[in-house]
Amino acid sequence: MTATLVTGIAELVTHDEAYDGPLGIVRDAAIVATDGQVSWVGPASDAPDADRRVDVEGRCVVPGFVDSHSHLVFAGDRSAEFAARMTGEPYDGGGIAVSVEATRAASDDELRALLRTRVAEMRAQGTTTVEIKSGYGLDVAHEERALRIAREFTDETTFLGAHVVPPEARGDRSAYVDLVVGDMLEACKPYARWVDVFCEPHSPHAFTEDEARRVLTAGRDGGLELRVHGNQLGHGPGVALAVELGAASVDHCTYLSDDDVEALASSETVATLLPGVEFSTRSPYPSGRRLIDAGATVALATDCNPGTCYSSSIVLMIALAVREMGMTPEEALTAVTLGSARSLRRDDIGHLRVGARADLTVLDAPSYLHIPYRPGVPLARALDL
Ligand SMILES: N=CN[C@@H](CCC(=O)O)C(=O)O
Ligand SMILES: [Zn+2]
Repeated sequence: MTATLVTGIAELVTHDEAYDGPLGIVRDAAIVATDGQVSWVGPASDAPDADRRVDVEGRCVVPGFVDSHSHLVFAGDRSAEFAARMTGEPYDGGGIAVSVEATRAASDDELRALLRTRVAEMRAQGTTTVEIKSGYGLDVAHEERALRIAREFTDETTFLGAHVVPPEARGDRSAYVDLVVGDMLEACKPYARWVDVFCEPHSPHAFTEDEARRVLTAGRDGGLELRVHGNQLGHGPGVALAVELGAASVDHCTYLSDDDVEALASSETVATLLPGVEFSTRSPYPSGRRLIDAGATVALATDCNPGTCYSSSIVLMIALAVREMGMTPEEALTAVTLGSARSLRRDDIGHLRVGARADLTVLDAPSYLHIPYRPGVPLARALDL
């Protein structure tokens, strides 16, 4: 057993109700990590002895960020599509085919190297858990490969064969859905924890409510847990379907009716907001305030992907949620820690109570308030213990 004592913490965010305010803050704090788990938390003056010491010299420490929505397994470049959107082109999911072509053409080692770089980029910005989806393979072999490689980096892998109908299958959508719920699911499920679907009647490339229901129920029957891309491009059935089927999370939630908000508030389904997508597609931001006031659980994630948001920065998402979505700094920080952990049905991450995984993120600042206060400044990094 090796115990590491972290000292010099000006402000420690624990999410432990025994401590101060909505974030459970301990000031002038210390924390002990023993074999990867938090074994002691409290004021530095009471800290026990340990084998090793790390002094963070007056910085703030928060739970490692949980990025519960990303599409990191891709090759190719769509920066021109982004530039076109900034001058008025709408997003409809059609560009996904460009990433599919480049991803299929990449070797395993190329994809692995790209993924390694992206996961490291996240960690260097404070993210200690990441969910990674497939969805740029869209045939049996390439979806299976994407998940197999993603599994080398995280247990939170999501089968997204139902991202869009690939170009070669456009003549026969129902044959493609048959493939997704048949051979593709069979090949992918050994490497996936979750199944997801882009349920979006406003995109000709994505899936209808009935198609999405088929994909989700087949995934569930195959032992996977459910997540949904819903209500991104307009009002639609995604949120209601996610709640009806007991999905852990419905992500985007850009356009919500009162019924959607009420359904989320009276369910266990987390509303995962992805403000980087609104930023990078010039779309209206949904109101986090409305969801929180109604009683829904809100998570925030990057959705890091080559189309709608090529940012790996959770701190940017916090700043956008505070500036554009009516959330307080406390709510936004909670949404990238406890909220996103809940969307992954995990209780060992997203907080720093005794027994949690010792995932610590340190800020080059005395307080968590500096995250939205200093946008664009690289304040956060995961602490290597
Ligand atoms: N909207 C669906 N899928 C991704 C975007 C994928 C892409 O455009 O490459 C998203 O979550 O925004
Ligand atoms: Zn997504």
